[in-house]
Amino acid sequence: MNGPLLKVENLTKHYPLGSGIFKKSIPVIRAVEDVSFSVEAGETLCIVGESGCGKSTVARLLMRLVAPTAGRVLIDGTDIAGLKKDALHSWRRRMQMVFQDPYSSLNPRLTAGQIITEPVENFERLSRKQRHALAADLLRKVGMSPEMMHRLPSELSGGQRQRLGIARALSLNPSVIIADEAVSALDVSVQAQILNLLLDLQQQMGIAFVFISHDLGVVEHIAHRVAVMYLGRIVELAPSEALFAKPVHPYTEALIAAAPVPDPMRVRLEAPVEGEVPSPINPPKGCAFHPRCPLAVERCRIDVPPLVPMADGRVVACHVRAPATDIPGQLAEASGYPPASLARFRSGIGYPKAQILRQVQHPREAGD
Ligand SMILES: Nc1ncnc2c1ncn2[C@@H]1O[C@H](COP(=O)(O)OP(=O)(O)OP(=O)(O)O)[C@@H](O)[C@H]1O
Repeated sequence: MNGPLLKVENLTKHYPLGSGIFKKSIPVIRAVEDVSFSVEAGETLCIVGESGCGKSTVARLLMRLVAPTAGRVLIDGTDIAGLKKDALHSWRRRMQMVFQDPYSSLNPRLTAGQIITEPVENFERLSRKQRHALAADLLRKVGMSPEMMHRLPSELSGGQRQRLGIARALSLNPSVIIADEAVSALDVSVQAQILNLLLDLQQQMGIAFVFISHDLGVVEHIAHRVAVMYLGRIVELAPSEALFAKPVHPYTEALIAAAPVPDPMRVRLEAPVEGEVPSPINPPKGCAFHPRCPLAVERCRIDVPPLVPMADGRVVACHVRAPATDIPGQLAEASGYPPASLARFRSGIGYPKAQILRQVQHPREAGD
């Protein structure tokens, strides 16, 4: 296999507000705007950001539960956004979803065994014996006793129900699991058990996770890389350690500063920024964060900042902290550029390549 397992290119979702003959004049909610990233097998990419920034819409677009306005979602190089119904059905088994609220996402009338074998039975007929063996195996995989297969969801605890949701997602041997706030509804101790289960499964099966969460404590625990979203766009995408040690985008800095600090030895960052997230119907011109940004300069009010690669392998969209005009300089000084991040840059991992190449080739046109 060449290239990343999951690649998302320039994904965009606009929800029209109402309908009409003159479609161009209908206002739209810009839920997701030009989002690009990629995920390798066995990697966990976390998507974080305040409520309404577009995290769940990205998850729904990845699963093709909603159609994109623009952009592509590729698994092993195949664009699932362009597939017709039948082809999409079989590609879907490569990607499964675990939801926030296991109770409402599980059919209350089916037993645990029926719930977790149902996805497989959508693809192939199973004998009673096969169904029983599959259910027992999946329950063991998620740390539950096979005897639980006869129970209804109402007879299970919250943690057991979430394990069931994970077993169901695992039943089709997916390459990617999208977990949307998968542990947010659970008690802290149960959260830790479920997160450890996910990490174990990832190690055993090489599953890639796209993990959506507003809880930075959880994210720091499990992420290999983190994408920070603000008003539909990725503003920073960085290896987890680098992001938490030294956030570059002022919004990332504010998010981390606002998060509870579990480690008393860790110094709190400056006070988080004030104000509300602006409306996605009429987002601010230029950088959408500029009205709340303590560093904003004139350019931030005019141009949307492009995602610019930094020397430590992250990309940042900020005119002040990551000026786009630095790119040609950075590339010219390739010897000073860490080989790993240069390779990532060349392979386009995490970067909207076309946009960056445009910047490199025509810095005046694209950047200034
Ligand atoms: N089906 C829809 N129709 C219209 N607007 C929508 C729809 N789904 C989401 N939106 C809007 O798109 C924006 C992004 O929503 P989304 O649920 O993706 O954000 P989120 O970051 O997941 O928020 P939360 O953490 O609160 O779930 C919001 O302004 C939301 O109101």
